[in-house]
Amino acid sequence: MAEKIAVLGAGSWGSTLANMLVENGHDVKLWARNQAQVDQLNKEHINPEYMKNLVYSDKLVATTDMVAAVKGADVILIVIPTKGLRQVAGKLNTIIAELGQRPLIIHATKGLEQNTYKRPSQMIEEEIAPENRASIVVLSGPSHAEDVAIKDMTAVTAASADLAAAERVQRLFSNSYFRVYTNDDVIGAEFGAALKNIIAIGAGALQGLGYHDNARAALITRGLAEIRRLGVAFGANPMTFIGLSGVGDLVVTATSKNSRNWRAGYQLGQGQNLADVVANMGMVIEGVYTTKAAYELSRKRQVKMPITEALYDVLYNGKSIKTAIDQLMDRDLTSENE
Ligand SMILES: NC(=O)C1=CN([C@@H]2O[C@H](COP(=O)(O)OP(=O)(O)OC[C@H]3O[C@@H](n4cnc5c(N)ncnc54)[C@H](OP(=O)(O)O)[C@@H]3O)[C@@H](O)[C@H]2O)C=CC1
Ligand SMILES: O=C(CO)COP(=O)(O)O
Repeated sequence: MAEKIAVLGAGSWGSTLANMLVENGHDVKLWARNQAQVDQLNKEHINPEYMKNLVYSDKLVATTDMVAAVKGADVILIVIPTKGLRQVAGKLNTIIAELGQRPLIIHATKGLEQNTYKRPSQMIEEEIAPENRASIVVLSGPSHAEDVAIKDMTAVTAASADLAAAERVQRLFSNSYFRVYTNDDVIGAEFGAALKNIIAIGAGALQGLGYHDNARAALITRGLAEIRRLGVAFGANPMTFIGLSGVGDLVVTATSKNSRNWRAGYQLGQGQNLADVVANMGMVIEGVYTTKAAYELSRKRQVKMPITEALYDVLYNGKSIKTAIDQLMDRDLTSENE
C-alpha cells in the first residue's frame, strides 16, 4: 500500500532511501536545509555533493520547508547525523503538534550523543512527545548508500519494541534488491550501528599502515567482542550482535572503500592528520565522535573496550597508531571469552 512519507535529511543515505521509497511506489517528500541542493534535486534530479552518480526519480519532491514536507505524512524517516538529530527531532515535534499528526517515526542514524551517551531513539523519545508520535523503528544494517543506489543486493533490520510497526517498515522498504528483517532489540541494533564505526576506522588505519588480512580479521572479531560487551551491559540481546545490525554492518563498514569511517582510518594510517581528514571528507564520519562517547561510556560502566580506548588515544590524545597497535598486542594474554 502506498504511504505518504517525509524523509528528513538529504545526505547520502537520506536521499538514497527517499529515492528508493519513491520507486517502491510511495509519495515521498525530502527535507533538506539547503535551497540550492533542493533546487538541484527538483530540477535536475541530482545531488552531486553527496551521491555523484545517482539520478533521482522525477517523482521525488524536495523542499526546505519542513512543514510542507511533513504535512499529511503518515511516516517520517529521519536520516540526520547524530550531532544534529536532537535539534531536528525537536523542530519536528513542534510541527507535528501544530499539524495534529501522530506519525510513525523511523530513524537510520548511527551514533551516540556526546556527553549524554544517548542512543538515537532515546533522543527522539525525549524530543518528540508520545502524544505526537506513533512507535519508533530503527532501520539499520550493512547498507552503503552507494550499493543501494545501484540496486545491489542489500539486507537490513527494522528494530522496534512494536512488532507491528517493524513489520510495517519491512513492507514499506522491501523490494527485489532490498530485504528487510524485523527485530525487537532496539538497544542491540543501535549499539551495533554506532560502535561498528569505531572498528571501521581502526580497520582502515591498519590497511593504511600496510597490515594485511589476518590483522583485519583480528580487529573485526575482537571489535565485535567489545561492541557486544558494551551493548549487553545496557540490556541488548547478545544474539543481535551476530545479526545484520551487528556483525553484518561491522563487516561491510570495516572492509569497504565506500565507508567514510574506513576511508578516514585509511587516511590516518597513511599519515594524514585528523582535522584534514574530517574537513576533506565532505560527509559525516560518525565514528570519530562515537569513539569519544563510547570510550567515556565504557569507563563509566567499567566495560573493557581496549580497541576503542586505543583509538580514542589516537584521535584525541595524539598517540601514534603504530604505538597504539603495539600496546594492544602487548597486553596481558587473556581468554577469548572474557
Ligand atoms: N551513507 C550511508 O551509506 C549510510 C549512513 N547511515 C547513517 O545515516 C546518518 C546520515 O548519514 P549520511 O546521509 O550518510 O550523511 P551525509 O554526511 O551524507 O549527509 C548528512 C545530511 O544531514 C544534513 N544535516 C546535518 N546536520 C544537520 C542539522 N543539524 N540539521 C539539518 N540537517 C542536517 C546534511 O545537510 P547539509 O548538506 O545542509 O549539511 C546532509 O543532508 C548517519 O548517522 C550515518 O551513520 C546509515 C546507513 C548508511
Ligand atoms: O553505516 C554504513 C553502512 O552500513 C555507512 O558507513 P559509513 O558511515 O562508514 O560510510
